[in-house]
Formats: sequence, structure tokens, C-alpha cells
Amino acid sequence: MAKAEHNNVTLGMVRDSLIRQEDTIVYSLIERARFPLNPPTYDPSYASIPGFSGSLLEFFVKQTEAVQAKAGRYDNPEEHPFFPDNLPPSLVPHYKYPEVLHPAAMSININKLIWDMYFNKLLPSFVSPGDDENYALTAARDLECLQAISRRIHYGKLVAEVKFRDERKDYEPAIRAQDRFTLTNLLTFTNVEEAVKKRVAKKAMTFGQEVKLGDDGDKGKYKVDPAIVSGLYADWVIPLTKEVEIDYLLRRLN
Ligand SMILES: O=C(O)C(=O)C[C@]1(C(=O)O)C=C[C@@H](O)C=C1
Repeated sequence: MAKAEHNNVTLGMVRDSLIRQEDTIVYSLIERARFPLNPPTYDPSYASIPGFSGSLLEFFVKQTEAVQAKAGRYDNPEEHPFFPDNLPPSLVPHYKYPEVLHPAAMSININKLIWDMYFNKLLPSFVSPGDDENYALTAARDLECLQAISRRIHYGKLVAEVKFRDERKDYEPAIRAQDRFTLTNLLTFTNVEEAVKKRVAKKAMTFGQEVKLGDDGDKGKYKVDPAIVSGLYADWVIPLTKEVEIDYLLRRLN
């Protein structure tokens, strides 16, 4: 969402942004699926980088996040690093982002959970097994997937803020009672969730089809299985977005 739009943000605008972010997530999965699993990317004993203990992936993510932190990426409240400890400060002029969220939002970062889900559950389900030795590109594509998924899930903070402002009298008692169950019911729109799952599967079909001239191409063959993309949303993206919404709301009156 553009910076200026934050002041009068509506649920419709927030949902439009979530819809646009679906494109980024689906494309990033398609790009990662160009490479097989490439296990050495994740193997600390393969990397043996002087002065660094960890996998090539960790090295790549930490170094990239350090550069991006210096360039101001994490000044933006929509961005969350995977390795927040010891990040260098921003070196660029500070843009004063409109303060839309409650300050407690700063303390919410569930990237550890997202990292574990991505590498343990999601990745093995949509890439082919094997090794083509493109480890640096593999790490770069993984980070793009992680960042896109993380941005979407942490957008739950803004979704929750807008819902809170729209229905303050319903949310306040549940927040005071720290009642997760009622908060979950208040913020859940089953029809919206069903539409999201269907739409991302359709995007995976549309963006991931082989485009050929002259014949019908490989009908029904997709670069990433649409069922895996809708499963990612059903099992992880939507539940974790709701988790962020609840974590945020529980702190909203602090
Ligand atoms: O659109 C909303 O209202 C959201 O809170 C986002 C979202 C989602 O993750 O897509 C999560 C919970 C709602 O039940 C519907 C959809």
C-alpha cells in the first residue's frame, strides 16, 4: 500500500493490498520451483564460509538483511527481518511513516514460525527433489518467497487495526477480557477466506501455465501445483495472519 494511503485506510483497501500480494507470493513460488531442492544450500557443513558458521542460506539471508537494513527497509512497519538481532541501523534519511498502528505492533514478529513452516513443510511439497548446484540462486529465491509470505502475514496488524477502528465497541470488551475465542470469531469472515483460497489456486493456474503459440500447449500442467498454493493459504497464510491479528488486538489497549 502506498505510504500516503495509510491515514484513511479502509478494510477494502487493506484487502486490495492482500489480493495484490497474492500475485507476488504465487510468482515467487513459481520462481523458486525452477530449481530443485538443492540440499547443500541448507547444509552448514557444505558452506564452510570463513568467519561464519551456518548454512549458505543463513549467510545469504543475514547478509542481505544487513544491506537492506542499511538501505532503510526495516524502517517500514510492513517489513520484518528474519534475523532481527544485530541488524545495522539505517543509513538513509528517515522517512516518517504515518503512525497508523499501536506501538505494541513493533513487538510482534512471527518470522521464526514462518521460517520453520517454509523450510520444513512448504518447500519440500512444491520443488522437485535433486541438486543442480545453483545454490546462490536457490537461496535468493527462497528469501523472496519468505519475504513475500512474511509481509502478507504481518499485514494482519493493519487488518486488525482497521477492524478495531470500525467495530471498536465489539472489540474492546473482548480485548479487556483477553478473550482469544471471541476475538477470533469477530475477525473471521469465512466467505472471504474461501474466496482467497479459490483465487490463489486460479492465479497459480493462470501465472503458472505453459504459454505456447500455435497449439494448446501442456493443458493442465502448472509450474506450481495450484492445490499446493491454496493449501499453503488454507493451512498457513490465513491462520498465521489471524494469529498476528489476535496478537495485535490483545495488545491494542495497552
Ligand atoms: O480479510 C480479512 O478480513 C482478513 O482478516 C484476512 C483473512 C486472510 O488471511 O485472508 C483472515 C481472516 C478472515 O477470516 C478473512 C481473511
